[in-house]
Amino acid sequence: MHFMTALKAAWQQRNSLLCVGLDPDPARFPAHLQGRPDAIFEFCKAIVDVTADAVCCFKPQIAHFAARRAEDQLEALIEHIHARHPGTPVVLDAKRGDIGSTAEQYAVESFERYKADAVTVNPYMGRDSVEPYLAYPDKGVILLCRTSNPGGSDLQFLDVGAPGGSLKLYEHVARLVAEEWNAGGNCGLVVGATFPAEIARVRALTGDMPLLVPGIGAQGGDVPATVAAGRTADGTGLMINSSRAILYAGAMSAESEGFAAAARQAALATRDAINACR
Ligand SMILES: O=c1ccn([C@@H]2O[C@H](COP(=O)(O)O)[C@@H](O)[C@H]2O)c(=O)[nH]1
Repeated sequence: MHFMTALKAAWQQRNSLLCVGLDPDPARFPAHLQGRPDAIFEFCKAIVDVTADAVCCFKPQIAHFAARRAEDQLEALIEHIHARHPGTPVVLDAKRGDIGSTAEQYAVESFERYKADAVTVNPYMGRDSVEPYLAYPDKGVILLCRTSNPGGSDLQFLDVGAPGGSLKLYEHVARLVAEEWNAGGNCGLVVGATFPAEIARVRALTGDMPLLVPGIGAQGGDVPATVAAGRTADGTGLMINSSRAILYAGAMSAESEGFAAAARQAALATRDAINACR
């Protein structure tokens, strides 16, 4: 199924704009998983199984797996999501960016090895560095635009307008993607919840393009301001990500099942807080 079709269906059927981010940190795992060789898979699987009915997508962050030589557990996790929670899109957060011949390999990695439904890509190297991902017509390509971190302003806020005009780099990226790179209708943009005014600007420049919005929860982004700035006319258009605030909501609990129940409660509360503003 096309990523956009699956995402739209998930928005409607789950009545949720919440994306649960899967950023496993073994140091924060409950006691019964400590030291197990499959701990990353088991932790993430438990989170997925208790939150799937409350999300529009999942977003595994590849560095959290690769840093611990757990790529096999990432493969198994995505396979599990597809098998047990069909219709739940998986956005692989890889933020790749390289020349075309290397990008082709990254696209194979994302879509054929990991079988992700969408991948995050850095647009800094330009169109030919993104085309290998766009060549997969059913897959989503989500480009960094206005990232949630403070240092994002170092480049993304540079004025790239013509003399006398004013256009910031992130606005140029939004316009370029919406008007030129999205010919296949499979692009989205990353815009941080920590910058609601820029979410509104990106929404104005891109119509109904899906926006992946990290930055609520642990990074302190404002949920009502995010939803007001980014929702489309039908009250969708957003994948609002929260990772640590949900994954480790029960971090103090050493009980076997406590961490998953706490994560579910945090996910439901976040979904409901978002829905209250739609
Ligand atoms: O601009 C960006 C782009 C990506 N991220 C990623 O989202 C999650 C956020 O985690 P939290 O624990 O909810 O803060 C993480 O995987 C980042 O790599 C982002 O934060 N900002």
